[in-house]
Amino acid sequence: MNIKQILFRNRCGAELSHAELAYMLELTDPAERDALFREARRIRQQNFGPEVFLYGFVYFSTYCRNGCRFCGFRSQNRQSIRYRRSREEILEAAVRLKDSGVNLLDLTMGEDPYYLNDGERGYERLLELIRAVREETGLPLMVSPGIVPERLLPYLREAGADWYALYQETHTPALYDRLRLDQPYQERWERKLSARRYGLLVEEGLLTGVGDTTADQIHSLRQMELLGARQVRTMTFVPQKGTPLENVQAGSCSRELNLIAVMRLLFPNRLIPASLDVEGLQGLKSRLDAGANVVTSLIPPDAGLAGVAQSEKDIGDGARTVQGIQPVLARCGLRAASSKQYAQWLDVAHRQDCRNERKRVSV
Ligand SMILES: C[S@@+](CC[C@H](N)C(=O)[O-])C[C@H]1O[C@@H](n2cnc3c(N)ncnc32)[C@H](O)[C@@H]1O
Ligand SMILES: C[C@H](CCN)[C@@H](N)C(=O)O
Ligand code: SF4
Repeated sequence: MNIKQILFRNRCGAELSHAELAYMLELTDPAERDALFREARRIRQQNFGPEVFLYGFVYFSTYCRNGCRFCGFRSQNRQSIRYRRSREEILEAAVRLKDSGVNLLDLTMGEDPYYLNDGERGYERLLELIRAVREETGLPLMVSPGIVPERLLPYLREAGADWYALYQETHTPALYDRLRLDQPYQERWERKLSARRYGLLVEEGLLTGVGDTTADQIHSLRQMELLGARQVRTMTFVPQKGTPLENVQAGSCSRELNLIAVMRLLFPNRLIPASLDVEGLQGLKSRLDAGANVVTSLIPPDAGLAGVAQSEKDIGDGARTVQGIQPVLARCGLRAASSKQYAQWLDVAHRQDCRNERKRVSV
């Protein structure tokens, strides 16, 4: 087996075997990896041209009721940057991001009871915030609120959300249970299937470098296919102070890059992020060169907003901004998509998902 043969078979439309996927994920030889990344870029070009989409990131509350072992914002951590931004602060950051040229805003929170407390006002605080951001900016929205009750999903859509992001991290239940403590695997998985039924596009994600094997990753890629996620991502685990995994040796990001490229081969027309939240600006080129077509985790400086895996890196000096990434895009031969281009992509995706759902229901 060699990379040329595998890429050739993939181009001919053959279904790649477990052994072939494993071969690509485990590649370390620079020339072979180069061939893989080149093919991933070719496929990206064929499907998206030179345009990449830009996502602004608004982590508006870092309070969380959960205790994920990998996450710096787990409830037990007293060393994390803990805040809940006001409505005005959130809207101001959203408008700044819009003015800077992002195509979408990702409204993210820890599972903050302030927003997820199903009291008298139900989930009105969360819904009102989504409506306000939508109204103020007119931008497409992704929401990443963690697990919400199924009956809230149609209201998220109605309030203006296009996307529901909820990452399984791994599709190996035993490993999942060690990472996302006290959060039933099946519930998380089914919430994404339901979200699709209510007209939300779904983003699925893998965390790598947390004890996941090649076989786990291949299983995940197959599950991602089943889910019909329109955006698929992977991020390398970054050890966080004050957490049970704080002393785990930070791994290299080379497996993440191989995964991005293999995702591009398997999912030619899905969106695949290059996150600034793992290695900051310095890691952007390698992720785009591996076939990613969305830049995520763009954060306005001085807005008092954190990243997740890299809560501070490159934020204060404006490197994680549309302006800050321009030189990298240029070096990669890429350019930022216009809002019109993103809206068109979104419109097609919504229609296709809607048709697929109808088919699913009728069989
Ligand atoms: C912080 S959560 C925000 C949304 C919501 N609280 C949830 O968990 O779904 C978003 C994602 O960040 C990623 N993440 C969290 N901690 C990380 C770390 N230490 N290294 C890399 N990625 C991390 C995980 O993939 C997680 O699903
Ligand atoms: C992990 C975050 C996304 C949550 N939907 C964000 N820091 C990112 O990298 O895009
Ligand atoms: S990953 Fe999300 S749910 Fe888990 S502790 Fe972090 S913020 Fe909370």
